[in-house]
Amino acid sequence: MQGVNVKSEIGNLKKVILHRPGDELLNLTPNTLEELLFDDIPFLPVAQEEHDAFAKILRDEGVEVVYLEDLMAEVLDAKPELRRQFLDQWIYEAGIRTEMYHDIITDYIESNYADTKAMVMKTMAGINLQELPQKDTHLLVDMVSDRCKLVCAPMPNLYFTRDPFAMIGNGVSINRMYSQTRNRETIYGDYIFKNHPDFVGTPEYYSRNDTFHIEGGDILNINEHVLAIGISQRTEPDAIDHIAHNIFNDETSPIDTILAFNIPVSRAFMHLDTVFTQIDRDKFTIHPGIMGPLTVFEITPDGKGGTKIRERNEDLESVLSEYVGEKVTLIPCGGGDRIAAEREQWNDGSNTLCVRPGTVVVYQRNNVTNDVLYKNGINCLVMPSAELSRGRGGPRCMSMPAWREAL
Ligand SMILES: NC(=O)NCCC[C@H](N)C(=O)O
Repeated sequence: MQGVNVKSEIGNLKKVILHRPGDELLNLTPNTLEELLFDDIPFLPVAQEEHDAFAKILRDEGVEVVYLEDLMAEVLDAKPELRRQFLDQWIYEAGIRTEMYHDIITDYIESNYADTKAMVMKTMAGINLQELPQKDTHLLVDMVSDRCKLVCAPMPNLYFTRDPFAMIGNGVSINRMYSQTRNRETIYGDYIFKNHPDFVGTPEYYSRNDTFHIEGGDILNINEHVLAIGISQRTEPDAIDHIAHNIFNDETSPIDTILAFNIPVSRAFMHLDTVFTQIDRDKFTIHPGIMGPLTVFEITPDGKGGTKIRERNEDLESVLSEYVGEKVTLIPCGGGDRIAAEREQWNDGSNTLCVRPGTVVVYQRNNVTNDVLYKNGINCLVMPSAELSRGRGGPRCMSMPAWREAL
């Protein structure tokens, strides 16, 4: 499969990009949790077991699972001239601005991580000062600094592959992220989409150097013609204006409508996919907190290279029914019980990954919501979730579909 093809949220899933959590999770500490967007520290061996179970569920359903770290290593192995360029960029974006530290870190990586995949994994994990050889620099900073501190921060959110880049039809958005900690994640996607033979040539609708922030969790492919994007904590309206312009001006794209959903700014609602995901042709699972009137802006081309915007103030069900083309049912997370809804929403009860219409991957811990899904005829593929859920993302957040069959 060359390129990408994602024109719905529910078409038969054929290929997905994941990242198996690695040593970056070992570099989470209580003092850095908030900055690194975690609420607790997952136990790595169990998080990896859970993630392997997720990958197995997908493979058993006939999905090709590819890993971000393998794609990146394949790029660098095929084009060794990019290795140094990548390392320089990674070091610079980690905030290292002095030649001396740049050279120390480069030497350390080059002498200890000859294997490309190990090197890629190390860039994800981060570097502690005490790993580096202590030079006789006679610099005051080296005399007084705490030897146990991260000189290159880890990227613990990488296992949420949904966010740093997002497929839109046959194109991709390489995102500018909301937080400093997640911005370096997009380096990998940028190299892969510019260089990997399976992805090169994919139209790029947004670039990591664009000004405003937008994240993949806010981008939902409703159908071939309609895209939904959340205006959220993570995605600014200006980014949506910009991406709309680029999509409408790509004559190969059939998308003619973008729906911008204005959702409340909060951590529990950080992305559109934390408040609703599509699970069948006519069914969505949603957080009851956003039921009721919601402001939705319908953006369409104006025929002169610009866009026109129409404001809708209807409930979510009416808006989705209109664009999905049939009457939709919204299944509330927690089955209508407010406490269960809030608890399970916090652990991504409405963040499911649809493998084909009516079949979704869900977290085991959201048993109240999962029972409601079963009662509505949904086939739930249940994955273990005690540790992975500590990062505040569910099966949709942990996966980036690259290919879905047409409905
Ligand atoms: N699409 C998503 O909702 N992704 C989950 C991202 C969780 C991560 N800890 C974050 O705060 O960015």
